[in-house]
Amino acid sequence: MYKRVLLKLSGEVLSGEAQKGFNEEHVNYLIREIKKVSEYGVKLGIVIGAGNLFRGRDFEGVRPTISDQIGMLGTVINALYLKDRFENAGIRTVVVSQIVTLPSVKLINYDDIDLYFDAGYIVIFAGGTSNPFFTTDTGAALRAVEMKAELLIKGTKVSGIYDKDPKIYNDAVKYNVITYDEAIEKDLKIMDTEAFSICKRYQMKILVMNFFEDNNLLRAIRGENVGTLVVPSK
Ligand SMILES: Nc1ncnc2c1ncn2[C@@H]1O[C@H](COP(=O)(O)OP(=O)(O)OP(=O)(O)O)[C@@H](O)[C@H]1O
Ligand SMILES: O=c1ccn([C@@H]2O[C@H](COP(=O)(O)O)[C@@H](O)[C@H]2O)c(=O)[nH]1
Repeated sequence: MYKRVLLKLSGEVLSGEAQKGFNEEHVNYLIREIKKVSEYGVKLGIVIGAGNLFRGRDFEGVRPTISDQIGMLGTVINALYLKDRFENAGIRTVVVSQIVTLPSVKLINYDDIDLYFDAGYIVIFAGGTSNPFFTTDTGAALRAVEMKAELLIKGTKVSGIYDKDPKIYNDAVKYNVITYDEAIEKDLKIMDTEAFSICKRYQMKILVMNFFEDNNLLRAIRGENVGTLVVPSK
């Protein structure tokens, strides 16, 4: 069983696929899945995207430097929303970020991360990388390395990494295991090249799996065979 995990969730986990906002059924499902793993004492960091609110590329005619900042703020909105929902469900949660000063958001301080984990908190890292021109996948890779995670799980709407986008191609074939080099060379767009590169440099294992399948998160953390694992070599 993995004891220290960074979970990256697409914003659409909160809204449902191709939807916007917060969907009660999806949020309750997310809470149930997180509760299952928090009960095992897993030290869990979460990076949440903002596809349910704003993606930088959604704003036509707005400079990327500005629209990306709007996108990053969306991740803070999601993080605060989750903090409240988690805490109502009895899951102790702290939100950390470098992009905003707000009463319920703490500044990221590496020395404090272990204190939060030891006190039984889930840590939500909000604000992506803190820089425009990136995505929360890259933010997740950085935070996974920073929190010394054993595994970065990307919880998404597809069952793993395929040889091409399975939402577009019916004949896409899924990998069980793939190396960072293969993922980068084949330009498999499930994650940014930047995210794969950071994970490669620090040998951070990645697991891509369908978050919408019951118990998948728990199974992934138990080391069971779900999704696609990205490793240094096969
Ligand atoms: N080779 C591939 N294997 C699997 N999925 C792929 C591949 N290429 C592209 N995809 C697509 O990557 C997408 C991954 O979505 P992801 O969970 O990262 O959502 P996002 O849009 O980045 O997040 P957010 O909703 O927070 O903005 C899926 O929609 C999937 O169809
Ligand atoms: O490091 C980052 C992370 C995110 N952004 C902007 O936020 C949105 C939402 O993130 P998703 O990963 O797409 O869910 C993204 O589209 C960017 O516009 C950023 O600028 N820098």
